[in-house]
Amino acid sequence: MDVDVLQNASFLSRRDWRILHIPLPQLIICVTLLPAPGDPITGMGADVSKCSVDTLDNLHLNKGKVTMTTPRDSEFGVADWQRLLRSIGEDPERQGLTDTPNRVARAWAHWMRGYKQDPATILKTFADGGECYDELIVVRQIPVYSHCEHHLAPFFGHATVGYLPSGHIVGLSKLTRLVNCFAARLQVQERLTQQIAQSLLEHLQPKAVGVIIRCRHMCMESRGIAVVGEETVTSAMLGDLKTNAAQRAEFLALAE
Ligand SMILES: Nc1nc2c(ncn2[C@@H]2O[C@H](COP(=O)(O)OP(=O)(O)OP(=O)(O)O)[C@@H](O)[C@H]2O)c(=O)[nH]1
Ligand SMILES: [Zn+2]
Repeated sequence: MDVDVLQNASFLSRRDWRILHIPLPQLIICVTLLPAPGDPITGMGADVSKCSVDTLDNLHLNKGKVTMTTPRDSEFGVADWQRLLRSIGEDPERQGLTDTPNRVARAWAHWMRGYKQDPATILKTFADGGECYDELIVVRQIPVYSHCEHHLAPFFGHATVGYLPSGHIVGLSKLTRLVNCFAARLQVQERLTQQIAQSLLEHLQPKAVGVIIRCRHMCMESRGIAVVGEETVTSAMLGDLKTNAAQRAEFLALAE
């Protein structure tokens, strides 16, 4: 293995480091202090033999610069995704897969970003005269992308979210942001529907809230029962929409 190959590598496995250790001492990093979990370390030096096995698994080499990160307990790191690839019979070192662990880690961070979002922050109300509005406000065709908690498989479709304000309104985009916030977590469609409705009720105190979600579940289409194109419809009606039949009929008509 020559220097160029190593300098172009973005990740070195434990096996690579044994090779690297002997002929290329100028690239071996010195670890004298154990870093706090998640802290990056950069440097050049010697004595990789002091590194623990886990530490060696997290050494990175990029354009001649060696960096190391230790995984936080909650992190599913590159080595974990490589293990997953091996477990399905793949070679994580083959050309098409070398960047896959990092790519997949970024993708999952995006798909699960909702755990870091706070509905209260999203649902900031504003006073601009619209607070006198006392009819239903309905946003339809809000895209839903989520993952079922049973199989980690995608389910996706559209949501309709409406409310009957009582002195507080929010920016229309915030209804879409609220859907995204709960959809970007592991879900069942029923809970997703209720969480959106409950959150609106809690933070806006409107007279009524209605949420309807229509989704296709990949866990039901690509495997299992294997029926393509079925749509699951769930709804949550709170406040006046639960008790007032005329109000409910109006919401359903607007939602169509
Ligand atoms: N209620 C509900 N069920 C869901 C949702 N997403 C997936 N499921 C179902 O979760 C169930 C899990 O059932 P299990 O019997 O534990 O798992 P399984 O053997 O993989 O089930 P099959 O999919 O029928 O093969 C399946 O019936 C899925 O269709 C959802 O959003 N809501
Ligand atoms: Zn599923």
